[in-house]
Amino acid sequence: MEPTWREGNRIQLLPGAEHYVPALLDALGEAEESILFEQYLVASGRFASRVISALCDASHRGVQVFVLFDAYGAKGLDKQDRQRLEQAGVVIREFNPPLSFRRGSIFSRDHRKLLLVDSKVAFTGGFCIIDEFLGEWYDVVARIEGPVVQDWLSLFIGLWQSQATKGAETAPTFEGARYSLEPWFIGSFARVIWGRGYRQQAIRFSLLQQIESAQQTICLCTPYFLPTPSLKRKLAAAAKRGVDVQLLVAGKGHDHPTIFHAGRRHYTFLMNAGVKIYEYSSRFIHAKYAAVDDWVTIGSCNFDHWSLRWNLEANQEVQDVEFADETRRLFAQNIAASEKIDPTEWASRPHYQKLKETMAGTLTAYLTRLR
Ligand SMILES: O=P(O)(O)OC[C@H](O)CO
Repeated sequence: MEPTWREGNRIQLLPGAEHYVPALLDALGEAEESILFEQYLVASGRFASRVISALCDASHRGVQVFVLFDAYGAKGLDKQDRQRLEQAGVVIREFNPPLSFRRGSIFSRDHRKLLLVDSKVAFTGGFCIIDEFLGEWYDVVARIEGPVVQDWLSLFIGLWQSQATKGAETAPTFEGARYSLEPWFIGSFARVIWGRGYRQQAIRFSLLQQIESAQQTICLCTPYFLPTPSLKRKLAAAAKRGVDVQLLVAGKGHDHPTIFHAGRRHYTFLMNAGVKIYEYSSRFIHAKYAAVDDWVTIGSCNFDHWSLRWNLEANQEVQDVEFADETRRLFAQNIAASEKIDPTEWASRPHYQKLKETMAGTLTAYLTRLR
């Protein structure tokens, strides 16, 4: 399967728990035939309980429910919750569980976040199923309808059937495209794009290509800013040729302070080239999206070394003037809740802060080179 652009999709941004959680629970509650749910980080708690109840209810009313968890990411899901799912008839598989380490690195994780309902609607973005995502952290999801949903379906089924996943032997009884690949709406041009460590770097290459050919604006939001050298160089080059380049990263409440400080090492280089940098300051931002002129990408990929080296990632790309404008409006709202890094003040930051950046940078550089 190759990433393929498809016409006639309807894509809607769902920013924050207040928009995403009701949409998620409504979709699960309205499912009639099938639910396919793929998730990296899941832990027992209030959010997981609500999702598990909705999955169990769906299964009880005859909906086929297939859940694919990353074995490491879902280790916080307790036995009772797993039993609840299994007893309700939910079929569970896990990606790269401990005893299959020989098949690949223990660092190889299924980082994708995907929900498919009745093969008609898909959701992807940064949301995971832990309580922080009920509002303490901020994230964004895309709700997708149209022929491109069939590619999400194929992506899920491909991984479900692969040897990298273990668990229940039952498989979805449908394969790939169930509905027309012709346009469903007068709507967006879109494609699903995915990555798997170094083996498949399509998400990164696509982003780099867009940055390289950008004419007017680049808005990039990522919580974990550990850019590859090529991403950093291309952002700087775009700013130098007059493109308005804005970078939004997590600031307040960062869940990985080492990554926060390591990411800050790149600010001087980027700001010298003219890149505007914002740190989200109202709470922790976990969203992963970018708008470059009329092109948008949103999904699981952090655009960082970690995603590039080890993870399975999947994003929705959209080529649409109106959707790109909507995404930029969201970006503008997000930077309104952020602190802009002032280049002059940044240059005179305290030495201990620079030391933290150097130490964190050295550690993350070591970790990102592990194989
Ligand atoms: O790997 P991500 O981007 O889904 O983020 C997960 C959380 O940061 C775990 O602390």
